[in-house]
Amino acid sequence: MPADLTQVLDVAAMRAAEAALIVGGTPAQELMETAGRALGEWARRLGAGRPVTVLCGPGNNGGDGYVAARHLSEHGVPVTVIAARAPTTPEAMTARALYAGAVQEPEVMASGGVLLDCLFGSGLSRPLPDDLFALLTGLADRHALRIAADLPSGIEANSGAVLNPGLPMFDVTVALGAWKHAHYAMPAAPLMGALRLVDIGVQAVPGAARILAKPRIASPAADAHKYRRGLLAVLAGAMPGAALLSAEAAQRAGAGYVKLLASTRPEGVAPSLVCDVTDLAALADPRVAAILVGPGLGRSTEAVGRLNAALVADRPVVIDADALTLLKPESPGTAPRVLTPHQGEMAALEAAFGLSAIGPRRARALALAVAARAVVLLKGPDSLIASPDGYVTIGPRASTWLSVAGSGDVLAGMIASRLAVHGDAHRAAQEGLWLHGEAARRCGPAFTAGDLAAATGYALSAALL
Ligand SMILES: NC(=O)C1=CN([C@@H]2O[C@H](COP(=O)(O)OP(=O)(O)OC[C@H]3O[C@@H](n4cnc5c(N)ncnc54)[C@H](OP(=O)(O)O)[C@@H]3O)[C@@H](O)[C@H]2O)[C@H](O)CC1
Ligand SMILES: [K+]
Repeated sequence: MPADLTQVLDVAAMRAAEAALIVGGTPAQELMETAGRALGEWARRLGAGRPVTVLCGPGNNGGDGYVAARHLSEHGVPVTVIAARAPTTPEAMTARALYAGAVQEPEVMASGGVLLDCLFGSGLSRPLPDDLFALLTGLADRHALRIAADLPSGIEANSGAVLNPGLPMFDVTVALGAWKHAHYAMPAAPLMGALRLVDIGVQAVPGAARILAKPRIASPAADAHKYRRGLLAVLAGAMPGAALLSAEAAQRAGAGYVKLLASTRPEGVAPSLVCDVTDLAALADPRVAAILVGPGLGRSTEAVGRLNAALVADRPVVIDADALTLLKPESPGTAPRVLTPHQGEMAALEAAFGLSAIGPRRARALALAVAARAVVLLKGPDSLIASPDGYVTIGPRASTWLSVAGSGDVLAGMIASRLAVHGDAHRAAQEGLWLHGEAARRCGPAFTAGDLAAATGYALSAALL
């Protein structure tokens, strides 16, 4: 069976998957050979022949390092191996024994081209002791290119916690066998540099989280018309500007018809955007395929009324921004729904639904998804999507320029547009999150939310079948 290279595993699942390979007939040593040689090849190519310093720890991460060092030596690359601690696992001991070159004691302070950090990987269980922290940072300061084996040492694999403040930034992290949550979770993610993954044959683990993949979006059918492509109703609120941003993005994300529901037409609305001043009465139109409520809604009693009107209409709905702070367990409606909280709105929802705010973000998002019978897109530099049936999708790192006012309004519009097209809340959240990242990538630096909304169509074009 081909390996699954989109899954994100916690340490226990990774170990179980490796054990399954071993039980299936692949010796642990062979796994280490496969991983270590691929690691060595990455170091050779990225280093372009420059000398490589391999820092080896006591576990199998270190074992990978000895294999990588042997691979580099075999290819004529100058290698210095530093054993920070003696190997303690059978595979690492064997790997060290097979490495014919000299192994330096940690007192040696090498410098030069490439540092390959094989100190610790997914087995790190506590902060680095001072001597190892000093060794790692000292070597990092002395090498032009820093490559982390599996994970930068000092990172907790499951949570992405940085166990030692002041860890070095890496240029490349070569994940071994499968992605770990730390590769995409804050605060570790920014330390990783470019991410690469080595296939050692790890099979799909049922229920594992997955990296968000580029969606496959179909163009409208030949007999399409605006209602068949999906009418989206965007509820304006106290501050219509946010809903206008959402509507602008939604008009370019696939929906056939986007209406702004407001009692009066806001100033400066583009002619292409219909504003239905019958307002909430328009929700009764059976042709409404999806609703977006929240951007600019406000938190007044009227806002609660508008939210409930949207929920009573019982259409697929995206609940965003202020509406998330008004949503209660007793709120009406059973239609498919997507919640798009940032961290603060998440805390408000957890309080409203009686959930704990403790634990990994993916566990919290899953708990809310079940409690609120909704797909939850928990936003942040490490956005993730949780579905009520237990699936977690990890958003790949996106442009840090998305930290701009209105970015969430645009995302909500993209998701709502996709929801209007097909009515699938989980798929709409995934498609919207991908479009948001792709639109930002296409905008380059320092874009406004208006630029981002305007780039939605170009992002969509990258996902078309
Ligand atoms: N078949 C396989 O398992 C493969 C594994 N791969 C590589 O292996 C690592 C995971 O290896 P593992 O040995 O589980 O973990 P580490 O190498 O990260 O190190 C664990 C050892 O380090 C000790 N430790 C943990 N924290 C500290 C600390 N703060 N200070 C000192 N020592 C520490 C730990 O001992 P303890 O019992 O004291 O916790 C272990 O001895 C994985 O990342 C991959 O690189 C292959 O890639 C694929 C096959
Ligand atoms: K490492």
